Amino acid sequence: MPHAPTTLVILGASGDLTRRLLLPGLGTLLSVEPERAVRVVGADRVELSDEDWSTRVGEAFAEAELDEAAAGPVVEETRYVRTDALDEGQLRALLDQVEAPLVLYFALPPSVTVQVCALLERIGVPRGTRLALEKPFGNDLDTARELNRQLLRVVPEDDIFRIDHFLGVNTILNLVGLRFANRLLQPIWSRDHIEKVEILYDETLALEGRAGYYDGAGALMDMLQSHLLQILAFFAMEAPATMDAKEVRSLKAQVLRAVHPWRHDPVASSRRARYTAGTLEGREVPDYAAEEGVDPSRGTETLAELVVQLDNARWADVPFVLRSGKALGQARKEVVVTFRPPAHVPTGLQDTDANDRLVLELKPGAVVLDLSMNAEGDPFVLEQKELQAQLGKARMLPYGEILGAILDGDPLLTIRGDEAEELWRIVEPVLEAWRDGKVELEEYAAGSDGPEGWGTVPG
Ligand SMILES: NC(=O)C1=CN([C@@H]2O[C@H](COP(=O)(O)OP(=O)(O)OC[C@H]3O[C@@H](n4cnc5c(N)ncnc54)[C@H](OP(=O)(O)O)[C@@H]3O)[C@@H](O)[C@H]2O)C=CC1
Ligand SMILES: O=C1O[C@H](COP(=O)(O)O)[C@@H](O)[C@H](O)[C@H]1O
Repeated sequence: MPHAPTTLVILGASGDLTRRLLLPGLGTLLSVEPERAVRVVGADRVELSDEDWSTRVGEAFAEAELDEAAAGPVVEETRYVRTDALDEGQLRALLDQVEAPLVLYFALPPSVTVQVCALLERIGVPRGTRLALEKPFGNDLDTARELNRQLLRVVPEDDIFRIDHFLGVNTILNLVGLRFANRLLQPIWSRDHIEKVEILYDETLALEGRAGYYDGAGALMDMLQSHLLQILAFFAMEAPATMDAKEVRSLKAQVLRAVHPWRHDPVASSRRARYTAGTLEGREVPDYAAEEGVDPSRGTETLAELVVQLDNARWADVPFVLRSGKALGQARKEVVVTFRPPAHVPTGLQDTDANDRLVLELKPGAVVLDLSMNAEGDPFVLEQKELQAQLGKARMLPYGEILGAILDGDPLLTIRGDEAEELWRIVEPVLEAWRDGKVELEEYAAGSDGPEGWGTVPG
């Protein structure tokens, strides 16, 4: 059965997200599911002809290697409507000329999104309209709550899709299969067997011209408060009975409610740093503070670490180290699970003294298990051996998975309102401590491994 045609209205159609992620994502969705009936309408305040716009859509689809047969009808039918989304008359006119059912995708600066939502409260939207929003969802707990209330005055919660593209990443979704679809890991997934969990997303990318957004956010808000806590939620949640959105999102929210800075001490549990000039992959990277658009007095961090604890029976006293940063010498995007030592190693075997570890490499995808065993040479001397599985290429880009779910009206791969609030609740004490200057802003040279001594769990 073909899906009913849906109109995807992209507000902010001329922006970076639309060009680099959204349209190529849609292209990969259509290449896997060419029978999908979707009309695309671009809206932005810049003057563009229908032809210019359809060329952009066509180029993005070509980038996604979508074949002509699937791309053609969407590219031919797509339209562009010049719209200042903050002008009530123009917004009304846009909504009047697009055919329901609608997905309104806010690819706008977040402050503009909030104002457009206020207009939509007055204008109203056709019944069944879905709203797709990009992070950040508010700037703090209060504004996140206010945004949630405002959105609910426009559409019901099930029609609000708060995007976190990590939820469309196959290696992250693999956490669910890895944990719950075999007999091996599920019984040992708790404080009884796991000593420490590290969720790391070190990037070699530097600022890449994104000062306008990034300098107001920093690594903690950009990555930890959103993506890394979502990974944590999948890692630590209880077993879902089904992959139904209500079930999975409730279990994720339950975990997030238990998360707090380690020992409830936001100062000792967090670290922040900013990169200085350095050489990275053969190119010179300027000092972050000297980049165009950066206000050095803001003290924005480009590397953040936060150790959290989960106040529940399964995870009590297990430190979860979350770290992400930019301009690091080596990309390291992985979840590292360190197991407790065995209760007893037979006397007569020479132990390795190394803990067993499970490493989930997120990009490219792999699962690596470091296990102590009798390996080669002297059979009484134990060694660590690596068991490894490479995960195949994803069938589509993360934005393709997410758009597919939104077009189906399935909120599984998006964030529920209460989750969005919890994410802010967790980091707020840390942000406050940083604002009050209680945690030093350290420095590291671009291309280095970051400052010394990170990754240790405070006593
Ligand atoms: N870019 C990225 O890699 C990612 C972005 N995001 C999120 O996506 C959203 C968009 O970001 P991004 O694409 O980078 O931002 P951009 O500034 O590149 O794009 C926003 C677009 O919205 C347009 N716009 C601004 N005001 C209005 C208005 N009143 N009416 C109509 N159009 C308007 C802008 O036009 P003009 O240029 O004239 O201002 C611009 O074309 C943000 O929430 C961001 O956090 C999330 C993940 C990744
Ligand atoms: O949302 C964001 O994510 C990217 C990292 O995700 P990836 O899928 O591109 O690896 C990060 O670089 C960016 O700063 C952040 O806004």
